[in-house]
Amino acid sequence: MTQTILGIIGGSGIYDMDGLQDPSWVSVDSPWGAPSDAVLTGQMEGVKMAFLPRHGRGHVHSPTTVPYRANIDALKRLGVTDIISISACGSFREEMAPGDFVIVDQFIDRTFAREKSFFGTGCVAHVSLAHPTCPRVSTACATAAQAAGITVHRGGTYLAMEGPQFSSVAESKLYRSWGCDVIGMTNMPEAKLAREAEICYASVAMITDYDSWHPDHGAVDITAIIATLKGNGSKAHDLIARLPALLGADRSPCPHGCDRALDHAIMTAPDKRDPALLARLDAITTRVFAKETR
Ligand SMILES: CSC[C@H]1O[C@H](OP(=O)(O)O)[C@H](O)[C@@H]1O
Ligand SMILES: Nc1ncnc2[nH]cnc12
Repeated sequence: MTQTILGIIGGSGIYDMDGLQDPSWVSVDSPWGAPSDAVLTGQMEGVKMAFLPRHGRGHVHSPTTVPYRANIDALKRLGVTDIISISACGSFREEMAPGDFVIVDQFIDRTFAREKSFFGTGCVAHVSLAHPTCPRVSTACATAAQAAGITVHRGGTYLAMEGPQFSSVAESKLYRSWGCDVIGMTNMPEAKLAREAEICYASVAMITDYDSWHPDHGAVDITAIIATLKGNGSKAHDLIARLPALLGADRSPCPHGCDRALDHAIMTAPDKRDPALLARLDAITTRVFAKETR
């Protein structure tokens, strides 16, 4: 049994977290560069929490320049066991309306200008991403959303686009034809890196608009998005406040294996591994390498 530490990654419009006991902004050094911001640590109902604003306070980082590897590595160094990612998104479905939340369970990654792995030359690893989100943490998010009176859709495919511009009408219609439900710019490579770091990951997408496909809603309008985000922000805080009671302070191994994702994933022979890369991977690979040497 280990101790739960809930990591909350706040997206657009969510730069702070209320309701923490003993709140403290802590700077975390990472060999992957500077994280988006310091991390707000504290406790809620006896559960340790670590909140990181994805774009930094003041919204400094664009979706392309968010330091995804440094962010996940920093949360790993703080001992985070479960990440709840909160994001704004557009909707491809009439019935998924602005103000609704979607508990995302699949992704299509169309980003192309980001580092997507901790691994590479000198230490190659291939983790499974068939089920990129953790059902246990996703269920807790859905339960918390319902209890908070939020209209929540359980399951949905998130198209991750590079941005920062929004989609054209043709792109929006194409993604709809692929069966995507929502669109955003940040959950990839975040979810991939969380899996490599053996941290359970759940994605709560807050719908702010109908993207560009909807004949009655015209183009995506950032002013309207910000207005919807203001309403969504308090709903998101209400959802987060219910998670400690649902997930608990004591944590058993993940029934879906998220916390053992690196078992059998590392391909590079021990004598061929690059010591410089291994040094950067110290937080990510502590568990799996301890097992290898036993
Ligand atoms: C404010 S609209 C576009 C912006 O909002 C989303 O950010 P996040 O996922 O961090 O909530 C979207 O991905 C874009 O970065
Ligand atoms: N329509 C949209 N496309 C991409 N990211 C978004 N974030 C919020 N709305 C979005």
